[in-house]
Amino acid sequence: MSEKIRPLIAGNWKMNGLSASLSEIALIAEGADAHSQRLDTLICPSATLLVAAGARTAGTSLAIGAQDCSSETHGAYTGDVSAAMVADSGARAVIVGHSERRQGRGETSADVKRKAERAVEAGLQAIICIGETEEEMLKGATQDVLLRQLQGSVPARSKSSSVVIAYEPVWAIGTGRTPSIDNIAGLHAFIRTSLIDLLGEEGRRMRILYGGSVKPDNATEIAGIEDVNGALVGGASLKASDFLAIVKSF
Ligand SMILES: O=C(CO)COP(=O)(O)O
Repeated sequence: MSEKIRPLIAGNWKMNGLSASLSEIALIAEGADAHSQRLDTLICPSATLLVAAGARTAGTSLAIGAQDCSSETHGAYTGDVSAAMVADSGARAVIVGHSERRQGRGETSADVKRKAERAVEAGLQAIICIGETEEEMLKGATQDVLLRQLQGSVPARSKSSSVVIAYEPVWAIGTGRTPSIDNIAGLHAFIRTSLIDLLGEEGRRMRILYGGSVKPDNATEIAGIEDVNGALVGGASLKASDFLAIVKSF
């Protein structure tokens, strides 16, 4: 029997939101406080909003995170943001290896592992995303893909306190389509077993989030699945009322 793992509900704002959206973050912080005994909440806005979002949520239980960081520590990498800079902004976490970066920006699992290592060195929680494309799913290659991504992207000796896995089927992101509850359950169980093989006891305690079209109307069912330890929410995290409805479901 697995022990109870404290859920994390994280919002990925992607390339959305200007300073006017900080009021939405303030609303999320206000609402999230009522659930802070039971779970952790995190919003990841654009890098330009990290400092202001941190200031707006100071003293609340809502943490702020970034959506990416460099695989290098510092230097001549124009336009990149290092993990130390993310931490210096007041953020506490960073998403790495999102499929929009693996697919859209050509990031490999080796890149993602280096980013996760930099993040943890900087004192951030690394949220490492994995997930199969529709083509891979239809070929029946989902487990192979997930195992390869886990083996390639998760740093050796990762700790459950500083690394979180987010399983996001690429075909479920922003599409309104989700795998069946049985499929999510089976794949999270597979990820759990794989993490235990890779990391031992830490793998047993590591949070595994589900992401991909999580909405207020499917969150309760998803939250009830064993080995689903929270959610990584895209579109529905932009509106405080939707995000908070998802938070309530866990
Ligand atoms: O990519 C996602 C979160 O990282 C999921 O996005 P949606 O919730 O919009 O499908």
